[in-house]
Amino acid sequence: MAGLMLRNIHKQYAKQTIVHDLNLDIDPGSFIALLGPSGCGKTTTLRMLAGLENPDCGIISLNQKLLFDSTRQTNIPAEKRNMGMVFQSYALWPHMSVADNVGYPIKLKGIKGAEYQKRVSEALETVQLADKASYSPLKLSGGQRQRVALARCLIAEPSVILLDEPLSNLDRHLRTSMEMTFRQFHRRTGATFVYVTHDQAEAMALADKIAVLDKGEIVQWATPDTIYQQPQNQWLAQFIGNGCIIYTSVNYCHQQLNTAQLQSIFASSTKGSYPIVIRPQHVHIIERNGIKARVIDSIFKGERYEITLSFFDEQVLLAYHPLPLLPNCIVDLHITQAWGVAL
Ligand SMILES: Nc1ncnc2c1ncn2[C@@H]1O[C@H](COP(=O)(O)OP(=O)(O)OP(=O)(O)O)[C@@H](O)[C@H]1O
Repeated sequence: MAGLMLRNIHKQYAKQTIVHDLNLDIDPGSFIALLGPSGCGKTTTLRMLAGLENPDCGIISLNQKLLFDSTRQTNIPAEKRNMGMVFQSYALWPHMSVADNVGYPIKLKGIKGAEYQKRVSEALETVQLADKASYSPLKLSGGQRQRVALARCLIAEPSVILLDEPLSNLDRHLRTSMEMTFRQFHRRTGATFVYVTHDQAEAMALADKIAVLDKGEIVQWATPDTIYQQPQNQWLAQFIGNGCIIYTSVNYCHQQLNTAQLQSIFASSTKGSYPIVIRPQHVHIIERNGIKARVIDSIFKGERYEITLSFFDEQVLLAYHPLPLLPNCIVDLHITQAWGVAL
């Protein structure tokens, strides 16, 4: 299936490698996220896709059409790539009305009259801002401004929409409702969405597939579920979710561990050097005959308490429990599963 393809993309700034040998195949119409900590190269990758930055070497193609090829000196300019961009700062013209902001890209293409009016109205209706057409963007809330930016992006009917941390200026409540807006948009437009974020919850909620980047390299490229359940390495296991790492003396790398295996690991008192990740929802506090642990702290999390536990050798584990537990008391645990990760 054709789509967006990146091959051996490499980018350096002042001798510092920012993106290293990046390879990705993005299916047409999919919603993917580039996720990673600050400075890992997400925005640089997005800007190379958009044609705003040139890779030092590599190939980028869209539906088998070459956009960039360092060996053939091919470089299609940004405005001819049929891609739209939505940024964290909405980049709206304050002196133009909402409708004029939205219509700007098609005005540049020479579309006017009834066709122009129709497309602007449709775009505004899609973002549910038809009643704000004559407003200045300055009179809109952050969420509404981002919806104007989205409408302005969609009006040009791009086949790829690149979004760079578009929700990071919004409060938590608004972010959740905008996540829903993005999902609906994606379904409605059929465009390919590439979404840059450092927020793992946002990436998990939105994307069909996530490329997790660290120091300019892809650590894992998989569905949110796989990344959560089967993280590639110790760094990713700690970056995603709030699992705890326990070190065992047997190497279980990329294996699922069951209750019996976990019982035998905790029964032997030897701390090893091979990491496994245990998620709090797999740690149950039971009445007796379980794995012994000492309570360090109980933190109220609304619908439940997060209990921090420690073992004889000071390894730490989290569990969820309906009630707080007294520090230093000894509890019994039943651990249902864990995942072995690479170091
Ligand atoms: N034009 C530039 N010149 C020099 N260095 C740059 C340039 N653009 C980015 N960098 C550096 O490249 C690295 C990656 O930047 P990039 O913006 O791609 O990271 P990011 O993962 O998007 O981070 P953030 O989440 O903080 O935006 C950073 O160390 C940054 O300082």
